[in-house]
Order: sequence, then structure tokens, then C-alpha cells
Amino acid sequence: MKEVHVAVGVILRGNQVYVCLRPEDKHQGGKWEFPGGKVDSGETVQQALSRELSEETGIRVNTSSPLTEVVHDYGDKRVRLDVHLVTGFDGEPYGAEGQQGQWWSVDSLDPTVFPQANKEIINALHATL
Ligand SMILES: Nc1nc2c([nH]c(=O)n2[C@H]2C[C@H](O)[C@@H](COP(=O)(O)OP(=O)(O)OP(=O)(O)O)O2)c(=O)[nH]1
Ligand SMILES: [Mg+2]
Repeated sequence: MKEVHVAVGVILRGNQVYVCLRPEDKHQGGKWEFPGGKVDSGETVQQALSRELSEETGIRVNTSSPLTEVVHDYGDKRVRLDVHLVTGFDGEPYGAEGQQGQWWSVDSLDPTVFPQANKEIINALHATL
């Protein structure tokens, strides 16, 4: 199965991260996610991260650092999540594609409301902060 390369941004402010609700009609729909999306051909991960976060949350990424990389096979789709911690940005994130968005405290993140691959992201986040 082809692997989909995805740039994911964990937007961090204080002890909170910004999460969005995936639309029902999408893969893993109805789950909460960290904003991001597919790395287009000819694009660096950094470029994809900036583009996707601008499209999905309206922010401009200024400072980010690699957090972790997670490969996960959902059976119907295999993803490689290139996850970056976004600590510097301009603007106030919002659901720019009409999706719900919320700030959640890092300590209270419940892995069961995210896609399965996110358990590793949340673990990495706790280990880093
Ligand atoms: N953005 C994001 N995707 C995640 C997370 N966890 C996880 O398993 N995924 C998976 C779900 C999707 O299969 C894939 C991301 O694809 P996407 O639907 O966001 O891609 P995209 O923004 O480019 O949108 P589209 O072209 O499919 O409309 O990665 C996460 O925390 N954030
Ligand atoms: Mg997306």
C-alpha cells in the first residue's frame, strides 16, 4: 500500500495545544486531530506544514521544530506523519475550513478521541515538555 506523507503541526501556547475536528466525510472523520495535511510533490515538509496550517487554521508559522515521526497502517490507508511542534506563529488559529477548533491542555489530552496514530504523538509531546 502506498504511504501518504503528512505534515502535522502541534500548535503550542503555554500548556495548551490547538486541535481540530476532522470532517465526518474524511478519512478518520469525527476524530480530533492536530492540523496538517499531505505533502505535495515538489514541496518540503516545512513548506507543507506552513501551507496546511495557513489553509486550515489561518496562522503563519514562524518557529517550528521536529517532534516525532509516526508511521501507521489503518488498513485502508498507510500514513507517515511528520510531526512538528509549532511554538512561534502570527495570528489566532481558527477553523478556517469551517471545522471546529479548540485549545486543549496538554495534560488532559485523551488519545481515544484522536486517530490511533496520535497516541505516539501525545506520548512524544509529554516526553518533550
Ligand atoms: N492532519 C492530521 N492528519 C492525521 C492526524 N492523525 C492521523 O492519523 N492523520 C491522518 C488522517 C489522514 O489520513 C491523513 C491526513 O490527511 P488530510 O485529510 O489531513 O490531508 P489534507 O489536509 O491534505 O486533505 P485532503 O487533500 O485529503 O482533503 O493523516 C493528525 O493528527 N493530523
Ligand atoms: Mg488536513
